[in-house]
Amino acid sequence: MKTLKIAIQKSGRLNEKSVEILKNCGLSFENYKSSLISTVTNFPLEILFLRDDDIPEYVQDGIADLGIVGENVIVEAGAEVTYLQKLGFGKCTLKIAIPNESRITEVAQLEGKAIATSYPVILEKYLKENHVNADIRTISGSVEIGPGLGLSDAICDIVSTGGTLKSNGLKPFSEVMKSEAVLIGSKGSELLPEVQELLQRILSVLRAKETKYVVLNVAKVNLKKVVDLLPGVKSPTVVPLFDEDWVAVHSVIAEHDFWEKINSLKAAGAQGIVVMPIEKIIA
Ligand SMILES: Nc1ncnc2c1ncn2[C@@H]1O[C@H](COP(=O)(O)OP(=O)(O)OP(=O)(O)O)[C@@H](O)[C@H]1O
Ligand SMILES: O=P(O)(O)OC[C@H]1O[C@H](OP(=O)(O)OP(=O)(O)O)[C@H](O)[C@@H]1O
Ligand SMILES: [Mg+2]
Repeated sequence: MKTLKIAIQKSGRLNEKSVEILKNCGLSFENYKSSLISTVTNFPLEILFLRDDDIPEYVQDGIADLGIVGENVIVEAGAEVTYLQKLGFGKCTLKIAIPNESRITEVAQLEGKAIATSYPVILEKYLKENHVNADIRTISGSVEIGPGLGLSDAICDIVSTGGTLKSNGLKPFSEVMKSEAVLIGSKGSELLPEVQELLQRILSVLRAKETKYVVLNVAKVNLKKVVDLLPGVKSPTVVPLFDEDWVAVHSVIAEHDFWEKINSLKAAGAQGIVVMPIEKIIA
């Protein structure tokens, strides 16, 4: 078996969730401390702990077969890699923001203005698409202080809660790109059986995250109404109870409409509803 290499962020916003998803796939390894490389003891895999900016290129060049990194970093690097799976964390939006007092209302009004950013490639493409010529000032961090220091008229940076913009007297103005953490592979890596095995494990962890396991009791007279509300993986499991007029129903329900579903189940006669997290769903 080939020993794969996967590059993940050494420290920062994506580190913890990247480690978590790999551990949830059943992989045993020492987390990053002083060593920048860790060997998985129960799968042919080595984990490289890197600065996130370096990950796309490592994967493009095949030094790492796989990587977990934000889409924003991949697009900025212009790396030629294969997108294998969105991972549902590190969600943020790259936005242009302007000082609260600014009178700019349209993208065209950025013409001739100075915009500070750590994402010059993405910003340049966005401005070009909008037929705007602006002066892009590339800085590596703390971009939000640019306008306050007189460095720029606007900024282009990552926004999540909007708290950083607010505390720097800025307001969001236009959306440049949405991003989340993704699993990437070097070209052709998706054909390797080891990559397919790891991808299948990741998918089963992601599917489990989107669902909950539910057990409930219902009188037989109401069973049809309750079962019609429950998709299950195939169909719900129905188990007899000591009281012959009642049954227990086991099923999975989606996280996204969880409370609506629970309320409908109660209205249909479900009682004693117990909800449990699911670790993995194997397709
Ligand atoms: N506020 C946020 N909310 C959600 N996701 C974010 C946020 N800020 C950044 N991200 C995502 O997390 C990634 C890593 O962010 P982080 O701030 O840790 O990067 P960094 O400081 O460049 O790290 P490194 O030291 O590895 O270069 C970003 O590229 C982006 O995809
Ligand atoms: O909208 P918010 O929720 O406030 O998040 C946005 C901030 O988060 C990121 O920085 P981070 O806190 O990771 O610091 P860093 O850029 O110095 O690493 C980003 O660069 C913004 O400054
Ligand atoms: Mg970085």
